[in-house]
Amino acid sequence: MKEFKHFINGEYVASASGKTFENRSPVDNSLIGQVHEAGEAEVDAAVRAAKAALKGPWSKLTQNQRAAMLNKIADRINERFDEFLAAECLDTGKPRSMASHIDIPRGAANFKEFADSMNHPTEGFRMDTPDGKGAVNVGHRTPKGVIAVVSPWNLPLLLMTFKVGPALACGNTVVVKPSEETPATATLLGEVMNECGVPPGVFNVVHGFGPDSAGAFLTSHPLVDAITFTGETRTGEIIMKAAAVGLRNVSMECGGKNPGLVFADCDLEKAVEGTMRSAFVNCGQVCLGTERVYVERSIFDQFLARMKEEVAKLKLGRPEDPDANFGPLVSLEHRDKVKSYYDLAREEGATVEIGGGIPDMGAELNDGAWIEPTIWTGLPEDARVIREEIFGPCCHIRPFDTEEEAIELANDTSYGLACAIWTENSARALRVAEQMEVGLAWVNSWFLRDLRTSFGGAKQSGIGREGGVHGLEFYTETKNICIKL
Ligand SMILES: NC(=O)C1=CN([C@@H]2O[C@H](COP(=O)(O)OP(=O)(O)OC[C@H]3O[C@@H](n4cnc5c(N)ncnc54)[C@H](O)[C@@H]3O)[C@@H](O)[C@H]2O)C=CC1
Ligand SMILES: O=C(O)/C=C/C=C(\O)C(=O)O
Repeated sequence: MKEFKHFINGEYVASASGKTFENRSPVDNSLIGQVHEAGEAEVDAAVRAAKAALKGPWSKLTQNQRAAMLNKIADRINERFDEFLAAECLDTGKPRSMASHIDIPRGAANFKEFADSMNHPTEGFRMDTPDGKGAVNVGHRTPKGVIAVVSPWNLPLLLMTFKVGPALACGNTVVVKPSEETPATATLLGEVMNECGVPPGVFNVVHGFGPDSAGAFLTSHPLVDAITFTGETRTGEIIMKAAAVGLRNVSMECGGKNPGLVFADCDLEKAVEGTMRSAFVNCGQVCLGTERVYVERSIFDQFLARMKEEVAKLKLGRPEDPDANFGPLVSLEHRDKVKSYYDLAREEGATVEIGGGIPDMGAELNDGAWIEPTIWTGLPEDARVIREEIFGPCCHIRPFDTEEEAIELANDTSYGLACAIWTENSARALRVAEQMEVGLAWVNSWFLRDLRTSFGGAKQSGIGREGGVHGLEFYTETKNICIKL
């Protein structure tokens, strides 16, 4: 039986209250271990350790020394690849084949890439003054301070390190609150930090839930200087309210109801392959995933038929099954939520093209959070299934007649995270991409990520951009020093 403790000031500590909660496998609902739930005392200890570390040996490191340390962390994750992989797959149930290509390598890359790209550029402006002697302005960047990292369960290591990597590269210290569903890889990362000589207090982890628990205690702690969050939009709103006290900065990467636009001039097989991944990889639990697909009428039937063929080939199975490419949802609670949308789709008048239920996985797995990959057609655009983020392996496919109609349908949502456009006409691709109300537009691809690019959403999908130098704005404070000559 595993025991997941907090990682505070370089040490693993239990909760003083003795309070723990269960961590269960979504594959078969077996007990993985007990997780310590942080109270205000543990969160306070973690934040104070992070605050103190800002003035310790960490602050004396040069940019190059810090970058070297981050590179070492990346190398160490890769050396301990199998342990991270096992931990991530145990918590999430996702196929090893997926986590070994996406989650763990990206977890390491998030340290390596940002180690080198977050060099603080100094801006300079010379100005005239009435006495003719002039002045020089120097924009000087300093770390923002203690960063609270509140992260979700769908890509636990990847999404947490996408924040921790640049935060540390800029010289901040962090307190991470991983999702209660997936405590393992954040806990393991504490060991790596110690092995790499990261000073105590620079990286801290507190476990627990959101409201009245670790998440709320952390985001309302007065010594936290900024909060970076990935998760549901409603949770983002609550965290923003907490951040308003003391005027702390927030970076929010929230939900999506992302469209795919498939034009008749696309390469059909590429469009099918990409849409399949965007709707079904990670059991549909990707904020960038496509839940609404709009297809030009002349290829609608052909596209739908090919999608159904591919869905029928998905192989459900345990993470370690080399043939499996489709795992369970993260929890029974989330399965209930997704299943409720499957039922709602029928009530709202959908045609269930494939899937729509809970599969029979056999006696060993039937207690797990399994759900069928599902395609619907025939829903009106005001159906809740079309408007609300489901975060499961499902999509609705609908025909369109003109480019203008496709753009209008795609943009008719309160979210604005991502879209995927499938066309071989590059003028059309750019024209459509420019009109999409999103932070990320992919053309003939999906989830193709260059960490130097901006990442974030428009409308209710988020606030701010991270990635590349964009993170500098969030993770540093700029001070203008004006020197009169
Ligand atoms: N990447 C994304 O956009 C994600 C979206 N979701 C969406 O959110 C839905 C619910 O999933 P949850 O894990 O419950 O997402 P959530 O937004 O509730 O949780 C994300 C993180 O925020 C924390 N949290 C929750 N309430 C908090 C509060 N009041 N103060 C501080 N921290 C708080 C959680 O403990 C977790 O670490 C999913 O069904 C899905 O639709 C979930 C995970 C990732
Ligand atoms: O590549 C990234 O940095 C992030 C990818 C996915 C998400 O943000 C998500 O699913 O939440």
